Amino acid sequence: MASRVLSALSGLRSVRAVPSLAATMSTTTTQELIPGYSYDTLAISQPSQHVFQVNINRPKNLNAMNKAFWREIREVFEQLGADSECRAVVLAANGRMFTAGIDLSEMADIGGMVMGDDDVARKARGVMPIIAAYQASFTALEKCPKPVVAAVHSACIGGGVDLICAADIRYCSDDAWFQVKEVDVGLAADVGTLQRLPKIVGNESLVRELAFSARKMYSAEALKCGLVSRIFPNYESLVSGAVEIATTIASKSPVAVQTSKAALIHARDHSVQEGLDYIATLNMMMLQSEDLRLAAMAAMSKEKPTFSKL
Ligand SMILES: CCC/C=C/C=C/C(=O)SCCNC(=O)CCNC(=O)[C@H](O)C(C)(C)COP(=O)(O)OP(=O)(O)OC[C@H]1O[C@@H](n2cnc3c(N)ncnc32)[C@H](O)[C@@H]1OP(=O)(O)O
Repeated sequence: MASRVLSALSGLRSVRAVPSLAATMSTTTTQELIPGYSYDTLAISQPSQHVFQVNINRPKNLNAMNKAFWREIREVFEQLGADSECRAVVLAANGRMFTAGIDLSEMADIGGMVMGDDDVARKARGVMPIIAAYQASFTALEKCPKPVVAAVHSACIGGGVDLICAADIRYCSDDAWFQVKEVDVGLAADVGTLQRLPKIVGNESLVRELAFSARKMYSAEALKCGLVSRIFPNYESLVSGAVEIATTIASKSPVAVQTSKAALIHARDHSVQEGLDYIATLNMMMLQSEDLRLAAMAAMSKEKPTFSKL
């Protein structure tokens, strides 16, 4: 059973995502899709130079996270991580909500993992890599060397919170709400919320309240607690604000930005001294890059630097 679910997660074919007008409703910006980025559940566009936009694209299902999505979100962030044309990523969603969380119509498959005659140890051994595969789907955002800006509108439920916790920057629209809903479907959230959210908001009491009760948290509270750093009045201003900061990031030295991301993630998980040692080791190499010279010269001459691809 375990191998069947794993192969279902990894074996689905991609087809090019073309958002239909009726399906995407008003919360869809014009997206010219990028050759080589063909996904079934995601629409990929390039809104500005070196900035790629990944939109969750199952609007009829409120962007519920089906098996293809879990596979593709990992693939796209691995692809973007390796694409030297990409320097920053905006993660948004088509349709009336950011995401309704895991696709409940596929929850039976998760229950099915523990059916059968094997004893508990053998079933558990089979389930472990499946959970790890789900976790890797969102850790891919963190492992992607390029900064990821999540732009959340309306509902961000269950797996949606896990997903955006792995982003670097989170913005939302005024109508956004967040719900750590896993307890309502009989689960302890196991794909990142319980590990990353406490470090994002720095408030264990609040995180436990949200995780144990599954209560909704609205945009104003999300801003106050630090889950998001900006609120925009509507979807259009949200996406354009996310693209704007991503464009600013993409104009900087990719060596400096990507080393900063690696250092910040490392610092979150290590002591100050370990973090200092880590950045010193990275900068032993990175300070030798031509970006340093180019950026310094541009600062002196007040000109815009052009950095080589990384
Ligand atoms: C190892 C696994 C790790 C991952 C764990 C993740 C866990 C989670 O994500 S827990 C959270 C699961 N999600 C939910 O419980 C949300 C369920 N949905 C709702 O509560 C409501 O649909 C919602 C409040 C989001 C919207 O309500 P509204 O009245 O505006 O719309 P609906 O008529 O209910 O829905 C419209 C169509 O979307 C389908 N849909 C909604 N949510 C899901 C979902 N999570 N999975 C699959 N499909 C979903 C809904 O059935 C409607 O479809 P249709 O009837 O065909 O129009």
